[in-house]
Amino acid sequence: MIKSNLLKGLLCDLKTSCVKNICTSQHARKAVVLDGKKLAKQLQAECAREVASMTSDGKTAPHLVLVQVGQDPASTIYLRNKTRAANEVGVNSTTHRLAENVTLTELLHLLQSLNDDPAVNGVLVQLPLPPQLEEKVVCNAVHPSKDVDGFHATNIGRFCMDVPCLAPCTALAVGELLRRYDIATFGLNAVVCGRSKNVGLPIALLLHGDGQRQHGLDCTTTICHRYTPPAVLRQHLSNADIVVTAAGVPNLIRGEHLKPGCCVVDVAVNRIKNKDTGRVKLVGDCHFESCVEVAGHISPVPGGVGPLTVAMLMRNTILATKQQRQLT
Ligand SMILES: Nc1nc2c(c(=O)[nH]1)N[C@@H](CN(C=O)c1ccc(C(=O)N[C@@H](CCC(=O)O)C(=O)O)cc1)CN2
Ligand SMILES: [Mg+2]
Repeated sequence: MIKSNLLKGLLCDLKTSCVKNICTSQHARKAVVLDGKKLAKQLQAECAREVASMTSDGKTAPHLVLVQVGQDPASTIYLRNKTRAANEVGVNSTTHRLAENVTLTELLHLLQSLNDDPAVNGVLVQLPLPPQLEEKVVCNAVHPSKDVDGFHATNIGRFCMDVPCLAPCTALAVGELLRRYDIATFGLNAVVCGRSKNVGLPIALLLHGDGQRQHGLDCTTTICHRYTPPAVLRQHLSNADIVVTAAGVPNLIRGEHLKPGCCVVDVAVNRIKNKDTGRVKLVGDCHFESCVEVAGHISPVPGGVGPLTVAMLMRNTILATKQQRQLT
């Protein structure tokens, strides 16, 4: 009797320690951090080689035109980064700076002249725009063949139909991150948080798209947005193998919401100002410290998707140039 109780006790201890070990090993293994900065450097180097081979026979380098309206400080930084990236890969770039109060007619006139100029291969208007300029009208005024942002309705429509096009850079960046880190997507559950026309929607289209026809990732994809009740969002998250978030809501997603081992791609860039020091900190939508304990892979903010979007812009500029040269 004593012996059997002892044995039971030992067995029980053994069971507990086994269970503990399993849990400990699961919790101890932190997610692999997806290094967008490093990947962007690789992609930039690939673009540089591509431009070098395009120009080796005396052809001119691609020419990208950037348009800034007003003086939003973040836009100024992003445009500077785009100009630097263009220099690095050998793409020529020109920036047009327009006054904050420019009229729609004036901006459309500039875009028309850039569309008509055969020496210009890519055009983008930095967003956000001041209120007198409707984003949709401006984005649709760039000719689809020069629309390196992939924001024109024709390009979005083609992307939606799994037809070759200039696709939105953020969606391309997410796809590249998943592909280069060899993250499985086929037939898996994906959740996208945020439904903006330029970011959330194209990412959902990419995840949902047909991999046999284009670069679709063949996921079962759910889009959650501001009117998704929190309990419903959590239900979807708990079942998601891939989570991509672009909601602009710090701490929207915490580790306890995630399916263990899932892949989290945080696209949001939220600026949080410390009240005491006045310092600004960049964070995504995920509470990184808790998510990194549960996920299998996670992209950081900063240093995740952001730098990759700029590299994808260079790739789109090269693609647009090649397509234009085949046509002419
Ligand atoms: N015409 C466009 N306007 C805007 C786009 C766009 O793709 N086309 N996207 C954003 C801004 N953006 C590019 O323009 C952009 C945002 C963030 C980053 C980035 O590298 N972020 C860093 C953090 C740097 C910082 O914000 O200080 C990171 O995440 O590591 C690149 C490009 C809106 N407008
Ligand atoms: Mg883990």
